[in-house]
Amino acid sequence: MLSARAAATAAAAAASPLWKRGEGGSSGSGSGCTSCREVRRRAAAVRVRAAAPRRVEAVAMESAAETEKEEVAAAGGGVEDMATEEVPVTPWAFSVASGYTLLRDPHHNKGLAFSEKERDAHYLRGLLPPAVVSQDLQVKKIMHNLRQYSVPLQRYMAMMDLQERNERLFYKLLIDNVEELLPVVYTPTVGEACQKYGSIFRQPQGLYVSLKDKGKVLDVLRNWPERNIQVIVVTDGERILGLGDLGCQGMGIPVGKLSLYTALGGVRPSACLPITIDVGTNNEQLLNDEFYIGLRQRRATGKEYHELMEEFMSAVKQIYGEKVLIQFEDFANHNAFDLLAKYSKSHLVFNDDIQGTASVVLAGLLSSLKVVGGTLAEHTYLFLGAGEAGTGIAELIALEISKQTKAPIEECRKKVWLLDSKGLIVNSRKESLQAFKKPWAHEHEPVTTLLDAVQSIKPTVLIGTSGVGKTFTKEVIEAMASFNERPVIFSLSNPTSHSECTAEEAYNWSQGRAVFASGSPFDPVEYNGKIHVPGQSNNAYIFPGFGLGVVISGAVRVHEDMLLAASETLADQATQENFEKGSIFPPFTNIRKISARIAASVAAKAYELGLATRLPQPRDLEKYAESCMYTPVYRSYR
Ligand SMILES: O=C([O-])CC(=O)C(=O)O
Ligand SMILES: [Mg+2]
Repeated sequence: MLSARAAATAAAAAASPLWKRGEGGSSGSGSGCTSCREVRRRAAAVRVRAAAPRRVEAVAMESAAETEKEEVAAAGGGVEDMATEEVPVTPWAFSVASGYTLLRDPHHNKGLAFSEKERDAHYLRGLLPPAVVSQDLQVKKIMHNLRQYSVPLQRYMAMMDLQERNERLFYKLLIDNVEELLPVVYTPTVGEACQKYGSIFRQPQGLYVSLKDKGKVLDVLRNWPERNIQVIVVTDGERILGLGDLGCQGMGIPVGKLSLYTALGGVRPSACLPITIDVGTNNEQLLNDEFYIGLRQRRATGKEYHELMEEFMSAVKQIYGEKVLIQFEDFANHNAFDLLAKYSKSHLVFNDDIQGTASVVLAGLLSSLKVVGGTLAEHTYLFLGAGEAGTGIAELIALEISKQTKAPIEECRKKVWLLDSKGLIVNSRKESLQAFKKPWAHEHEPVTTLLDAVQSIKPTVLIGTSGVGKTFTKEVIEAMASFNERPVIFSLSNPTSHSECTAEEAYNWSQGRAVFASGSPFDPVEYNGKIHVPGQSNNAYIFPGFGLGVVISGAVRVHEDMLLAASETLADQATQENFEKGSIFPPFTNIRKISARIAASVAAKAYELGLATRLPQPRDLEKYAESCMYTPVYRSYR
């Protein structure tokens, strides 16, 4: 069989006016080269960049419709956007991925779903048992097998194995069973996977950039086999969920986030690049763990750290251009704010823990209002935890209040109170506060405990972003329920063991009156004969659609109004039926539709703000977003 994705691309090239005009960026070869003519003549081909050990790109001829769809998807993230840097290699060469190699290529392998004709055409006879099965039957079988595992980490490992064996089947499984599998490939199981990543490591799933690579980061990035990258998720592993410093083993997080970019947001897998920056770890246990996969040294800080980050950020721009979205994930507070502030001026950056979490929580609050009444400005907010999530959410609430009331942002911030490990953030502490906490220092006498703060501030909304489990005690929730008919309680810290309280505790201690949401998933709870389905206020609702919107509009910067647009759109997706069940979020089963809507509103805002570069603006952005979304059904290799 003809080899890879390039074949898809090559086939698309034949049809695309862009490519025909030779405007197709790295296609380089244009339509006139002998090889391309050969591709069209044989209606299938593979291209390989011969020099570097790039993966053989195979493509068999697909149906015209399929090819066209891929082409649109590519354009959405854009054929013409492909990196154009010159790679010092010999000219394009063509080869054929077939037989045994094809079965081991996760991007094209279909396992038993290869048809009789494909088996003949691609030298697969005898390499597979005779049965030919559908993709749906494969999904059914794997779900059956997965459910045999009682240990979540075993399910995680089985899913990772599948991703490395058969990518399309992995995504089909995830999309078709999203509610069941999200907790497996993502929070909370991914947290345990990171803790044990050294022991379970089999195949690199992303790129590692370590201090050893200083001065050579560009070369490291060039080793990645894909060129047309649209989204990078990068961590330095210092604050993985609420689990702390997991060093290089934080890689599970970018890998998991990007699986969701594809499954929930429809960004093509080949356009996603997980990266871990390894500057060491201060986690003694890992430093002494013989299976640890990272640099065995304490974390570099200051100049050494920032030089590596700077080299990395420049290299990304040099290779992938300025329209690649760089999502910062799970950096510690002390770097997260600085990196976001510094690079948001020069790069397309988004911090999921500050901005993504803020956007989903604001959506949750906007839909809570439909249950508890009042406007956003009429409520009082108290946070336990004043880090990335706490201050990020607080700021987005203040921005939305300011947008709705036209009051100055400083005034709106006064509706929001934060409590950190030293107590309530008040004016008398201002001198000693870190910069990102200062806007939240209001006039109040010092208060040290959460219970005292609740009793004194009398919030209508209590939000946990502390990273510390079990901190919403019975007394705290009872206090909230004593002066609120419907107390809004969000315990957002991840994974489950770090949640400020469980769903059951929130409902039991508030006599079933809490409007509850959590960062990690909780099962439905029965209280007094009524089933409450807790909503999951996790940034997974936002970043896949947000990223898709950025990609399809060719946005060059992230603007806070784009976050507000995402929140408002998500809030509109929760229905009366969801509210009656107790959830303020729609179920994840509808997430691809929701992501397309979020993408459309984010893209619309980018156009409005003059930040979008993909022109002309598509007339129907939601339809356009949907048409750009990757679907994992098998292609036919005829
Ligand atoms: O990964 C998640 O589930 C949410 C998140 O960003 C975090 O907790 O850091
Ligand atoms: Mg995170």
